Amino acid sequence: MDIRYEVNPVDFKTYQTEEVRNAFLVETLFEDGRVQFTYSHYDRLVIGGAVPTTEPLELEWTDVLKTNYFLERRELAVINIGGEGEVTVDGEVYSLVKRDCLYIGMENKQVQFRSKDATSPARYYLVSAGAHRVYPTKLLPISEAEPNKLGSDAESNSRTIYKYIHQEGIQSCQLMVGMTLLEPNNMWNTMPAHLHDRRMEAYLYFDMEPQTRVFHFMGQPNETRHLVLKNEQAILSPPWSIHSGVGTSNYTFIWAMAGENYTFSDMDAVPMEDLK
Ligand SMILES: O=C(O)C(=O)C[C@H](O)C(=O)CO
Ligand SMILES: [Zn+2]
Repeated sequence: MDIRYEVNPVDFKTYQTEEVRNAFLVETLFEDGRVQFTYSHYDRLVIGGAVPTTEPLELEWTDVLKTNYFLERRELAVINIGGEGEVTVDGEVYSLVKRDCLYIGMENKQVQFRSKDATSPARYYLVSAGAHRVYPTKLLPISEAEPNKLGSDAESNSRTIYKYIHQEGIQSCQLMVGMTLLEPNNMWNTMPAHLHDRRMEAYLYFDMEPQTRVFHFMGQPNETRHLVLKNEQAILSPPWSIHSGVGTSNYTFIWAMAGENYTFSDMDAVPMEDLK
């Protein structure tokens, strides 16, 4: 059971590398034939991974959540970052290719994950937050998602953002989820950096070669620290922290937020002069 408690920014200033990694880095989410989760006490966000091979996998974690079923008081985003697969939600079957996103609303009792081909299994990234009402379960195939181009080659941050779950997209209680793809030869994400003290955020970095690394920066703007991440590792970003990264090559990441408001554009830009 991987539970991560909150850290306050004053204590964070004294953290050594291992303490930073233990508190904020999620090293293993995707293993063949398993569903696994990390529970963050920041806004009670749960992130997880499911990699079904020959057998389907079930969404279950009642021993930790102490509810009758996972989605009794929660909502869930499922993004496939692997081979083609199917997700069954209370008998309804949804097909997901790589980068498709499925939102599953509160009160769905049975969720099953399958791969079409066990030799190239689906890899489902799971993000769940507390919910207070039912929103409809909805699939957004990547082919129908709207790309937003950001950044420039001169700043090494040419990238495309797809928003899946947000105010003008799939509706949810708290979850806001999207994906950002860096163009080849572009390595920086979310620089200039920002804060949103109203919401925490989780980043899953993927589509990286085995030797590629991302240096992820976190902390209050005047007290930053870095973590070094490999492919398919995630970071939990507290509301008081910047969340920005630079890779040794380009990469893709899924960002997911939960918290006070539901406004993607609610970001406080951090002036470059303030970064230390
Ligand atoms: O590339 C980016 O910049 C991002 O994707 C930023 C995230 O969307 C984010 O931090 C939203 O708050
Ligand atoms: Zn952010």
